[in-house]
Amino acid sequence: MFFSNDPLFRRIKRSTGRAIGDFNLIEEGDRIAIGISGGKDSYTLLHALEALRRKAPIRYELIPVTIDAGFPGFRSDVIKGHLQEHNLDLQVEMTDCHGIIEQKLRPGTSFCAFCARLRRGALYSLADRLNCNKLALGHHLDDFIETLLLNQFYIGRLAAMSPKLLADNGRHTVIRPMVYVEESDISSFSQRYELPVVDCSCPMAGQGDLKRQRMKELVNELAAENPHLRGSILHAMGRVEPRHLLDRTLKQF
Ligand SMILES: Nc1ncnc2c1ncn2[C@@H]1O[C@H](COP(=O)(O)OP(=O)(O)OP(=O)(O)O)[C@@H](O)[C@H]1O
Repeated sequence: MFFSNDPLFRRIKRSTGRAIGDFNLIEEGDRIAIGISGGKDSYTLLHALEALRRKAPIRYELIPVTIDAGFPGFRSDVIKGHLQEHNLDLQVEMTDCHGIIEQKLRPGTSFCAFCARLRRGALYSLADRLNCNKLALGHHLDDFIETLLLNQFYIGRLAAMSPKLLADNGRHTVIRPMVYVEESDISSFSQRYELPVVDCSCPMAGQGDLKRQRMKELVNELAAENPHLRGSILHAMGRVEPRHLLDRTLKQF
């Protein structure tokens, strides 16, 4: 791989490897479907996992998969072309998430959240069909931190995401190996190697989630004052002290 000696890529790879070890994300014989949206995060995850796989002392398989949600203009061919350049194959699954959203989206429900749920369902079914026991997603440290803050500020619960979670269907384990990787490193990597980012081509593309965007700005602002901020929040997520909280199911008062 032409970027394998780049210190930035090595840092991303090292952080990914550390998370794999800390949370026991990958085991001998795993068949791991890896969700490739065409965004910077999942491309970076794929390159990091593939580089680690080649040197790993255990054997596992990576199966890159893309859900085409059916929005006209989605360039799965661009994603496929990029993977081919790296000798990787891509399974593209055509779905009608678009049609289902048009029919079933109720007023007040977020378009993007509904679409994400449908895509996730399609990813699970595809992983099933491909006999994969795990599904890897491209969430990174900033996604974890933003989700933690969103849940506290707007939902009223203390939760982020798990780096390893058995899906509700009980069959797949979802893994998020980039939990230690900062988004800024992913952005720099994506720009430096001109990864061919494609958007989902939906009517909401580029508008994003405003509340999440606000959390991102807040974290950036505070991190400018305190460079250890992200590391501190990461530590906090791994060091829960129920004695100093109010949860009556965790502690008798
Ligand atoms: N259409 C899709 N096909 C396959 N996997 C997907 C798809 N959409 C999302 N995913 C997976 O879910 C993860 C989180 O999705 P989300 O929509 O939040 O994208 P994101 O955080 O912007 O990441 P990316 O930069 O990879 O698009 C992605 O990183 C990817 O692994």
